[in-house]
Amino acid sequence: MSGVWGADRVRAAEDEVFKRVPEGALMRRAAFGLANHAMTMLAELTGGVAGRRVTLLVGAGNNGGDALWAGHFLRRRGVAVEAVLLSPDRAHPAGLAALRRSGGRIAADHLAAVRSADLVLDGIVGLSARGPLRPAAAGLVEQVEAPILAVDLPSGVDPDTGVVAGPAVHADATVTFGCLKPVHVLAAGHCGEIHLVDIGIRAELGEPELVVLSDAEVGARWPVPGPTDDKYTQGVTGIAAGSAVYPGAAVLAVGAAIRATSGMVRYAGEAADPVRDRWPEVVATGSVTDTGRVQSWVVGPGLGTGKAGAEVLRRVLAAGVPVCADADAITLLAAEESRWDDRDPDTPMVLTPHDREFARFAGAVGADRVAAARRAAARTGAVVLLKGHATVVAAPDGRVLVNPARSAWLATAGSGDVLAGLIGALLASGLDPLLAAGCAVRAHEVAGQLAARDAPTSASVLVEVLPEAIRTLRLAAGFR
Ligand SMILES: NC(=O)C1=CN([C@@H]2O[C@H](COP(=O)(O)OP(=O)(O)OC[C@H]3O[C@@H](n4cnc5c(N)ncnc54)[C@H](O)[C@@H]3O)[C@@H](O)[C@H]2O)[C@@H](O)CC1
Ligand SMILES: Nc1ncnc2c1ncn2[C@@H]1O[C@H](COP(=O)(O)OP(=O)(O)O)[C@@H](O)[C@H]1O
Ligand SMILES: [K+]
Repeated sequence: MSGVWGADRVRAAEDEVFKRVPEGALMRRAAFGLANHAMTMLAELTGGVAGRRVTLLVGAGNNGGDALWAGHFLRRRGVAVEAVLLSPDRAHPAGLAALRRSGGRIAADHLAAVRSADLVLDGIVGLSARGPLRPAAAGLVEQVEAPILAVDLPSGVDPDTGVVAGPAVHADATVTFGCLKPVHVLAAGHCGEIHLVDIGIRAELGEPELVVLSDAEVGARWPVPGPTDDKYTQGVTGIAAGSAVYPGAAVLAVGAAIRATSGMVRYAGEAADPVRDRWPEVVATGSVTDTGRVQSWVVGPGLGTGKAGAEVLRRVLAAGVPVCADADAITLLAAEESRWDDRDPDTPMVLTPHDREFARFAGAVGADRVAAARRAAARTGAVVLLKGHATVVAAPDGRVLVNPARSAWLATAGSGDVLAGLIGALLASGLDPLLAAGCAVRAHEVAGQLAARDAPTSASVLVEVLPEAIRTLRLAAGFR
């Protein structure tokens, strides 16, 4: 598990640590780690470091201070270092003095310094950044051809929301200090490879604000049968999805549930024939009332938003088992407030909206996706899984998981139906709903990578590779 802490919490922890460490110690620790990563990058890029040139982009605050101190450590190891001071009057005084002492130069010609660099350190802004890069910095960043190593975070990206509202640094790597911040998981694409340097603030940080589940943690939790299990004891998943018009959604969601766990899947709906044809192991019936007992329901994919769909939703909500409500089920809930009343408030529910579906029941997502998901979860009493490149999963009690996507291959039609089936299967197995949603998202993502292997893929292929994805996760957890 990786914890993630927002800017306010990091600052508060640093303030605590300042009380017991000498002035400037934290910054030197941070900068030393930063310089080490810069050395590694230089060596990898150019085959050696002697005579190589590093240019520092230095802003007005401590982020610039880190860059200046790192420049000092790099100078001591024989690297040529030039600093571009974007606010010369406000450059960190101690960092500037250290750089000068070790023979670093202050660039007179900013453009030439940027163009001649083998590596550029982005120390423009860090945790106190607000808004995109300002024009002078943006103009210089545009001219960079060398790889960029971001100090703490890529400048121009909002530290707490990951929002990129204008020009911003696109880093090849980021060295961050003390802990991961939301930007690293919500805008991972701007950060490149992320390295964490320990500066000794972990104890002061407290409980993380966001959590990223690792492959190993997901693999360790994935339900598999034990010696005393049979098909019923592992949990039976019910799928109420699909219609005469959209049978495919049912086929995909059922397939995902079948492949996710070993127990049993029941299907209820108008697509019983195509579902049975594709998945002979499913017990398929025409309606929710004819279906035998299940330990969870998935409702919504391809269901339709008319009267028939609304009736299916009503019956599923009244069934008293955990529910994953996706797609048309969300639209139906959003359309009539009274439909929420059919739900037993003590029964876990996972809602899986994309942004447009989210807007229908909880208002526009806005810039702060974590806050939006948290708000919706608290209001509905359900786990809210907000889909996207970074998927945010919020529980009503305030816990939040984030899954930063490693690729965008999942942006394909029907991929959400597969995710819903996965969540349903994990809910049926008895996993806590937040974890069921979080583990499903991770498996979905791994399946996306396996399915695509660098070429476009489709939802059907996702279903095919699910066992391989789960095997990958279990291998990461040490199961052979
Ligand atoms: N306090 C410490 O001793 C430590 C601080 N650390 C570093 O300090 C950073 C935070 O430093 P600060 O709080 O001084 O602030 P920053 O360096 O993030 O920002 C400094 C100033 O930049 C200006 N600014 C904000 N947004 C801007 C924009 N979009 N374009 C241009 N200028 C903008 C503001 O005037 C702001 O006060 C961290 O990210 C980390 O790199 C680390 O060295 C760890 C220890
Ligand atoms: N750009 C992207 N990068 C990574 N994942 C994405 C991206 N766009 C969508 N996804 C993922 O793909 C899935 C799409 O689900 P959804 O929008 O419900 O599609 P559908 O309705 O076609 O099944 C979600 O899991 C979402 O997180
Ligand atoms: K930065």
